[in-house]
Amino acid sequence: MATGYLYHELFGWHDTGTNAGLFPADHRAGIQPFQHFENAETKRRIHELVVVSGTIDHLTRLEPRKASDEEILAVHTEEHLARIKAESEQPKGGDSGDGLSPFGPGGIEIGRLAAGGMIEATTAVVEGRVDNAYALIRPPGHHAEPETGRGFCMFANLAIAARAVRRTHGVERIAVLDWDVHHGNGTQKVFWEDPNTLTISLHQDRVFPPDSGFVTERGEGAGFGYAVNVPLPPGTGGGGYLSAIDRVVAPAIDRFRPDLILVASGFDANATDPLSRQALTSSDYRAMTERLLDLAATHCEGRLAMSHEGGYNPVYVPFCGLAVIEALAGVTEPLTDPYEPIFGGMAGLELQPHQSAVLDQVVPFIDDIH
Ligand SMILES: O=C(CCC1CCCC1)NO
Ligand SMILES: [Zn+2]
Repeated sequence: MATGYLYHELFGWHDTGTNAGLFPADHRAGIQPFQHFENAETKRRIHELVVVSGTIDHLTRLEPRKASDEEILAVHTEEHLARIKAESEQPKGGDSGDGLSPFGPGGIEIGRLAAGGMIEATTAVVEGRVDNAYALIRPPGHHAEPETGRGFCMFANLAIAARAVRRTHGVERIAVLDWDVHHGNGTQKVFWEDPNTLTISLHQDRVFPPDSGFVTERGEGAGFGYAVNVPLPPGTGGGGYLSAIDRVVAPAIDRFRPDLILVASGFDANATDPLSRQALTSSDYRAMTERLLDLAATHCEGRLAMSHEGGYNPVYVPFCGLAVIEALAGVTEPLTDPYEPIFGGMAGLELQPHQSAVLDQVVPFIDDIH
């Protein structure tokens, strides 16, 4: 099993400033300086754990490159790209579009490297140079919509990569699973009318964006039925997520028969995340990855590429990220997660009736996938 792995130190230099989590410090409002929730730490620490654990020796190192204007414009509007270019020229940088997504001077170059990194990882998988791949990139992408960045995202990295390999390699049917705890609104919007791109989002109900991700959001026109949303209640643990995979994701992908599977891989559904209320542990992420590997083996010769998204606890997210990468690489003696007994031992992590009720709503929609 050859697993591609893509990371670059520059991803740690994407500068989200000294916001106190989300907002600039402002003593009048009692907001003390700190650091933005989306900072370099979790990504850098995932990478360091991949290296220190020795997992890096099981991986094929891939190098990012900057996405071109043409590749970005396959998803985004000219206006969005022009605005990012202009703000990137400002002495202190700018924001990707919603006032919550700052970047430093020249920041567009790192945004290009993130999008180009996912293109490179996905292309390596499509060309068979590796069986699967993990692109540990930053800034994230799944909230970025064609006309704007949003939710810490500058460019829609995964969507840009999907369109790129469709153009360069004629990849037709692409299934996207988004297991970041927040709704994959950007990816969904890009492919809203596209029956050749199945987007499935597993997310905490109404966590962000607060106005999207409902079960009723199913696509439009020819794309109707090819957007699937599973808004899981707060507190959902491995039982709920693995049931969602088994009852919704796997049957949907079985019907769709993809040529490639992409994952928007955020770890903010972990049990300790500051920005959400789910309860996953590293073993749950490993189990989800193993299920995706089985689906990729069944439908598309194992072709599976993952694009890093959110995840904000620098202590625990590295163990979740490592578990996914170990599973992709088929590591037979994975590192023991010392926190698993604590976070995996909590009550209520099995599938709960109110979680199963959400799945009951979504399961019938799978019949509309052809
Ligand atoms: O991890 C994220 C960022 C979510 C935040 C964006 C603003 C408030 C919540 N998206 O996947
Ligand atoms: Zn997220």
